[in-house]
Amino acid sequence: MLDLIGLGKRFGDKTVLQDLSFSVGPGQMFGFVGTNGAGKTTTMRIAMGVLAGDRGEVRWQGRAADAGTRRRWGYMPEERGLYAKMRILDQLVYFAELHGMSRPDARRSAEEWLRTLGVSGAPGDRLETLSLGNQQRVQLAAALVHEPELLILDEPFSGLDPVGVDVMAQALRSRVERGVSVVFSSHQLELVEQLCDAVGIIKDGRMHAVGTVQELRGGDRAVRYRVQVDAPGPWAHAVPGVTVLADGADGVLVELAPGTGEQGLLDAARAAGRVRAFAPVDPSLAELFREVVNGTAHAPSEAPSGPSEAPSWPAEGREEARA
Ligand SMILES: Nc1ncnc2c1ncn2[C@@H]1O[C@H](COP(=O)(O)OP(=O)(O)OP(=O)(O)O)[C@@H](O)[C@H]1O
Repeated sequence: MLDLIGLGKRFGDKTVLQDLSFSVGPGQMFGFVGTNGAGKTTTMRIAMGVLAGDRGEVRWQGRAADAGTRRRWGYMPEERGLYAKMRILDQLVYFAELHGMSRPDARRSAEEWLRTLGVSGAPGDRLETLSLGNQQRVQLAAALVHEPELLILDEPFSGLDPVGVDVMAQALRSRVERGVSVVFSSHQLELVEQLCDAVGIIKDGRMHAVGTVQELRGGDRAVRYRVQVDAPGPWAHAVPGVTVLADGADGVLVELAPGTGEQGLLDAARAAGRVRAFAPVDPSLAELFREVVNGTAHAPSEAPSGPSEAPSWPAEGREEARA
């Protein structure tokens, strides 16, 4: 289990991280999302010991992380950082040996990851001769080659084509199935929603929400339905407690006021014509993200009991939600 506890960081007189905490359990994939400049890279650098935090702790399996601990972790830094002129296989073997692997094991593992990640180019090619997407795959191989217990990946999906995204996602899933903890940052929220067991949304250096996407959807938010009826006209507008948010070819998207049951909506739809579709619509992670970033998030009704058990909404977030 990785625990980041109360991290704080200032650059000059600018505070970039404030009391930031989250945990990633074994076999858990944690998506770290936030606006540009929110503090994701800074957090990951502090976790990896590349940058010193001003406050807080980085713990692994209940103990303060040190250089020995971090040798068992894999890291894909934002600035990447492989050697452009070095041959692909040589540098993977080199990184694996740095992490304590024997040369034969390092070579076997490096060759296997190059194959698994579908790196196009011969193992003897220099990195700089590969396309950017292929260099990125090699970068992931460098993070994976020593079979780490924890992966910290800064925007691993950026710049990959859809096939590359699938390959990378599958590689991460296979690690998680083996009990590896994975934390990665991304602006591709659909992907984060698909892949991650838990998500943390950071804004201005503070963690504003942590939990599963389902948990983040909780709270007293209004329920939405999409309804498609074979009937012209604004039938839904007259239904009490119902607000029409959108009306298009795929039906109407409506929001029910708190306490309004869906039965009245269904009755009105049936009275209007043949009902083709009638289904609740959950907000996507992208919508939840916008709510957090715009300060309109709905706080869950129950108090959080901990970052890995329930979504955590700091007091400030709750104030914003009430405002
Ligand atoms: N070495 C540094 N010196 C001064 N300020 C810095 C330094 N590194 C980061 N910052 C500032 O810290 C803040 C957080 O940056 P960080 O790179 O952690 O954000 P991020 O969430 O990773 O952003 P992005 O999504 O754009 O990659 C930003 O305001 C950035 O300008």
